[in-house]
Amino acid sequence: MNKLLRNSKLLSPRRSLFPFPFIVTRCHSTDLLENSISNKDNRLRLYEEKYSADMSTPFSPSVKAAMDDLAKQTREQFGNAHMMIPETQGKMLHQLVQLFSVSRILEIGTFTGFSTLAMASALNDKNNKLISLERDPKPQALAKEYIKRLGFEDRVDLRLGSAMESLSTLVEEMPQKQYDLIFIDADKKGYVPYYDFVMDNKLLSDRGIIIADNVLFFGQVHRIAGYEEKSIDEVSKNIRKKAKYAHEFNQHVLNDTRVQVMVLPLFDGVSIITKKRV
Ligand SMILES: C[S@@+](CC[C@H](N)C(=O)[O-])C[C@H]1O[C@@H](n2cnc3c(N)ncnc32)[C@H](O)[C@@H]1O
Repeated sequence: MNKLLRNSKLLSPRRSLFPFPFIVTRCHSTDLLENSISNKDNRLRLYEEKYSADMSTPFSPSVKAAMDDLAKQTREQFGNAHMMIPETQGKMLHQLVQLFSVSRILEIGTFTGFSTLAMASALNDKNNKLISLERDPKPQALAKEYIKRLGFEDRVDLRLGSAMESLSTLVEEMPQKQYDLIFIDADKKGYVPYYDFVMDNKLLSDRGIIIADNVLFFGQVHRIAGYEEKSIDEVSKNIRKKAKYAHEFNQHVLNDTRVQVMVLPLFDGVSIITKKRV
């Protein structure tokens, strides 16, 4: 293993889920299984991912330092730190916020705020806002700490509680408000209800985008859909269940004539959904 990787903050020797001791884990779910989408021919893409992160324009020094610290704290304090999006995905979200001149963001699934910081750091007007929903107070407290550290308190509104309830509250509080970027990254079972709520309540602005994460959950969703003969018995029931929810979500969106969707085999699978324009 090269020195760069060994020292990488993306990689941690603490929670290796692989049978061999020298393999390190990164902070994302796709590291879990030999049959993850990011692994063709049993080849892990950790090196490519680290390389891609290093070859992508860095976050500003203060944001990068905060995100590195946050990722480290998350790995130290949370057994499920793999839920954080990878750094390159954070850069993608950051760039999309800039590209689409996003001024209002709705995030469903804050966790410790890694993706929150990635997106909030791209908002460039004091009136721009990111609202992020989380039901668990512990990771939310860590997110709050880092939002404060970066002075983002005015632009980020963290809401605690079940996402569905928070969504209803948001509509009651601000009935006309729309969002230019909606990032869905919470419980997989909730994806269809969150998506329906967003669409039915017209929360997405006309030129807005919905980004849904983990739509190829652990490389198992296409198998649930029957695209590969290899058995999925080797993965846990929990992963299978979530892969099934992800497949149901993907079908649901594809069949929704109001939108167009692109499912990208990047990271753990990312869907980009926009309103149909023709
Ligand atoms: C995959 S993590 C989010 C990761 C985060 N976007 C990041 O990149 O660091 C999913 C989060 O959604 C939260 N969550 C799950 N079900 C929820 C629900 N029904 N309401 C609100 N939050 C929920 C979990 O507690 C967890 O923190």
